[in-house]
Amino acid sequence: MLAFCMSKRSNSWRATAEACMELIGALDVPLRLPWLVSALAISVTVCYILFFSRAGKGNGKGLPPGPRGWPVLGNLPQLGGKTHQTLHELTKVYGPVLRLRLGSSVAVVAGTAGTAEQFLRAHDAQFRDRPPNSGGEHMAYNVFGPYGPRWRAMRKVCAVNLFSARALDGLRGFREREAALMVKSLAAAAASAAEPVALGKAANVCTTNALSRAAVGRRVFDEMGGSAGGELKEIVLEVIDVGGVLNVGDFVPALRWLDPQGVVARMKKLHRRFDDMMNGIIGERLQGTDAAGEKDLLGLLLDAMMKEDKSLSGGEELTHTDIKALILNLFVAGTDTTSSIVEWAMSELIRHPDLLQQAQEELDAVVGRARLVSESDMSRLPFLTAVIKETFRPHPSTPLSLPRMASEECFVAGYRIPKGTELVVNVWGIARDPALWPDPLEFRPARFLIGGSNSVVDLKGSNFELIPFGAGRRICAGLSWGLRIVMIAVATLVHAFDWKLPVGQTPDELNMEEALSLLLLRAVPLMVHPAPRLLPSAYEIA
Ligand code: HEM
Repeated sequence: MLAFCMSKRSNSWRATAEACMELIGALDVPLRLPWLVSALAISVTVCYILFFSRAGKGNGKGLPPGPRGWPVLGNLPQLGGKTHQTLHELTKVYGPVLRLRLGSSVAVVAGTAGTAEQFLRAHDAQFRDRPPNSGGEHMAYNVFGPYGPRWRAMRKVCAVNLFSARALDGLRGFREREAALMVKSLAAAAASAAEPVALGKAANVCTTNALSRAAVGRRVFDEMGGSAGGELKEIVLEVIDVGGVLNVGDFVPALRWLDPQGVVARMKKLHRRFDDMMNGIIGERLQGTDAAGEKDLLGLLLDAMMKEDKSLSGGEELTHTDIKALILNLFVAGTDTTSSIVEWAMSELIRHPDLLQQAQEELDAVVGRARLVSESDMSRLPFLTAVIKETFRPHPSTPLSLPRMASEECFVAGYRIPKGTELVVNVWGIARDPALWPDPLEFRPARFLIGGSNSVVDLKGSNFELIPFGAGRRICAGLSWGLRIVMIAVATLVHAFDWKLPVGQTPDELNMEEALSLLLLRAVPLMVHPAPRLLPSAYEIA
């Protein structure tokens, strides 16, 4: 998911390499003439030599060191499906700033908290752009790519209307309602079925619906994950899916015109469908025939646009296209990122029954057993807050953050970083540095409690040892929404149910492998049996 609007592509380089290899294989050139074989061999050798003179340890040009790569593809084939893990290992070999060639692009990887801070704080102004990519261009209206007035207007619109403390409080009902509906469907499943439920799916229904109601006043799914939003659901799911596909043409420009995977065609088609659908929704809203409430983002922005009120958008004029662009980008960036964290948090708690019990005891003491937890309880749940922080540490939704690009040449950590170089920050690797995190592989929420080893660390981009939302001027625009929806979803699940694994599985053997994916998803979905633990009246949800 996520991806194109903000170019998540760097996270799945292996897919690019594999696609290139397949393409090369598919060409099936009949090499019958010996001279042709010789010519090919000589060309490859020359390319290889030329390439080696530009990469590797001793580049002699003040550039960071890095592993040697292949002609044309560069280091793409070496990165593996779990790129963050490979880069973590490479950082141990080449040091905290590492240089890679990815097809025709050059990237540097910041592998430690210190270097991340240098790039994202000291040199934030030079790394305020994101590299161009086909998703942004053909599908996501290119608003969260280049730094400039349009980007500023979009950030301002989000910050004021959706993510300010006041707006978040105003939209609290949507989040709590979706959490309650998740409880309702899980309680129904617990009463009726011997089958375990897929908890990540339930969490995704909750986070997607909450965002969708806040953005366009409609739900995407019904409680059981079926379609409530008809075309909206179809399009949102397709948008998320296409966002996860890596386009070879982004790395190997010579292949761009071929569109070998058909991704660009899919993006263009989907863009038209989304655009048409949004035009329909906007039309209904303007004619007053839409049943949705006034308080959603769409209503606010249309109102501002009609009144030519530029205060919501930092003085920039708002257009229909801006509104559609913003909504599409929010869906892409704010759904799977949040539900994946909920699934990892619940996996860790189920794997550590003592921690689950501690969190439940805290919730019982603050909330009791007669009602569901609400957002107003959160400030009195320090242990649960620590569980959430500790989940973001080993399981950040975007393990390599989102790429940035140097807008001018600069010098970082003593290395020359040429203009146009892409920046990748290994958030996942940094949060496992034993110098910063005692026993980094242990899931230990207490490290964030008063007196714990990392008690002062928060998630908001000022402590570079933990930056799951990035840092600097391009820090995640939806951070505050993301934290609130994750907190209410996890608190509700922990409070409302006891959790059992399917017969034959034990907590200490729970599979915690990561999938080969753009986002840090579980390789195996978490399947569990919920057992209600509150008074029956707490589950009476209309
Ligand atoms: C757990 C949840 C989330 C995580 C871990 C996450 C992570 C990130 C990261 C790492 C970045 C790049 C930051 C950088 O370059 O320094 C980002 C950007 C962004 N995120 Fe999130 N995100 C989450 C949820 C959300 C939500 C809920 C929304 C909106 C509803 C959202 C909207 C965005 C947008 C629009 C950007 C692009 C910002 C820009 O380029 O200026 N994110 N996110």
